[in-house]
Amino acid sequence: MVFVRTYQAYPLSENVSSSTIVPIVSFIVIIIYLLSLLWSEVFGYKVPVFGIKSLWEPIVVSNFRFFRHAEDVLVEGYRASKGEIFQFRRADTNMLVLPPKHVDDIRKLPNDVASPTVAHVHNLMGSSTNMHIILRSNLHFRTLQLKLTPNLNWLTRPMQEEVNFAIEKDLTKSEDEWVTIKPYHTLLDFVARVSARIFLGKPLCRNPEWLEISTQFTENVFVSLVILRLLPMWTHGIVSWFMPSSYKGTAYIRRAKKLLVPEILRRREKESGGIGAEEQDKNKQNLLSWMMEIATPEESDPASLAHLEVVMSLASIHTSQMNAVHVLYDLLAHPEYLDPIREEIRDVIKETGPWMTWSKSVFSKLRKLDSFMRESQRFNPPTLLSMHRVLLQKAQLSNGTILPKGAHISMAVNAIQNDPEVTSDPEIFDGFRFYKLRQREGEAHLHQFSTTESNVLNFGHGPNSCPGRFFASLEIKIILIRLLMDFEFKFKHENKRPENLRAHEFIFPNPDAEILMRRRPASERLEI
Ligand code: HEM
Repeated sequence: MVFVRTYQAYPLSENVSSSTIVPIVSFIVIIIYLLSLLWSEVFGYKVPVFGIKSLWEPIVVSNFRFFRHAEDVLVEGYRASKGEIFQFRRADTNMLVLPPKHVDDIRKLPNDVASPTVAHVHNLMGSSTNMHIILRSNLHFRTLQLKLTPNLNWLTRPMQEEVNFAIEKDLTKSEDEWVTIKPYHTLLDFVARVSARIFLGKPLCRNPEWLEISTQFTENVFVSLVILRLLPMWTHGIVSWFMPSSYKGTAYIRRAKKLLVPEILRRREKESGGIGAEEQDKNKQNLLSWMMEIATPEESDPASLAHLEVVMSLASIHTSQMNAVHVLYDLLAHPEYLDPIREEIRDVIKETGPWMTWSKSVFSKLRKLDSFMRESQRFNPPTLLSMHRVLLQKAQLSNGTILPKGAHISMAVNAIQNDPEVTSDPEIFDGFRFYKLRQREGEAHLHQFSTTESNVLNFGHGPNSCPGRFFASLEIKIILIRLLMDFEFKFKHENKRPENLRAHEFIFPNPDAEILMRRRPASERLEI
């Protein structure tokens, strides 16, 4: 509106017609653009650029190439650079990709020198997607490390109960008739329910509004970031205004606050009223109560705690759900693994007792399932890049290389883990690859789904690696074991694994893919 009025109030002079303005403006834009390319050529990183056809190619073109063909760009860069740093162009940054020899250098850098959080916020287009809250405090990270992971041993039971509930509610009871499901959606519902039980406790975990917020916020953030990443940074503020995903995301945060703030105040009041003993009952403990317990006074604002709960859902639900969907698809694509995995589950029941009595340590006996999950993740990583850091100060690597302040660095996880020097015959899907490695002398505790290694970076590596990975491993196993023991599955179309979808560095299972399922006979099912 303002532009229209200004235009009308100051009409163009008669000498400068609109037909002369257009070429002048175009000329200025081209000159500015060429100067910016020249600037980045002279002052930019002196390492090879991949994913471009020429140095003068508009960034919008190379950015779009990365959006479509990220894997090709990264694999080409990784192979051609032979252990040295390379870069590629995204609309938001020229990203430096470091070789695995620098993993130790990066993991040792303190967060005030190389920040993972600033990098995550940047990657998730934080200021347009409500993710910037994690810059204010690391309460979410501490709560997972100090509270959730140490309590996993007894959290198995509530997680199993929630899976039982979801199965009874949502899945077929027929042993004869095959019914169609979309695993992406079914497993999203399961993971959201199990996570909600641990994040909020009962009865709030079954609140349909929370289940919607905790899944749909993430979907909207991803839609926003996939679109925004295609556009120059300076347009993001304006474009966000017109993107339904952007204001839907903000609305979900508002709804979460409306739902959770009264709950937080109610819990506080109970505590101050001396009913703390009830809260001491560990069955009443959950992520929200733990966050409230360890938050500093500055971190205790109820609205911020509610916002962090949503952020935690973003970090946890789709990551675990996509992993579970990939494992299910890979099991159907390689059905020869199903019997040994089911047999392993039955053996553990014989050895340690019924399913509903399993504590976390019992799950570590499922080495074949664990190995299969890790191999499935190797073939279907959630992202091709990991160990993102933004340099808040310049830093020196062990070979003397200086990384300048402001650089955004990362590692090409998938290119690394599929390098034949890291994984033998990487193109072969060997579901028991890691099971076999663990049988080697001294390696029994290595190569697990949740173990990070200097060349297996799907959860990062070092002090900033994913603090939720032990929970994720347990959650995925609890859901899959019930599904595999109680149901049969088969692909619906051409007995073929549905193709994954790709956008930028992200890989997703196809949300619309369908499979068929029916219940196994009672004698084969788990005893509940
Ligand atoms: C298969 C599932 C998952 C995958 C593949 C995954 C992967 C990752 C990766 C790659 C990072 C970044 C590590 C780095 O910076 O070096 C990360 C960070 C993180 N993850 Fe996970 N994750 C998963 C599940 C979870 C779950 C279940 C939770 C919560 C219960 C969680 C919470 C977090 C948090 C809070 C961070 C740190 C964010 C920050 O720096 O503020 N993740 N995860």
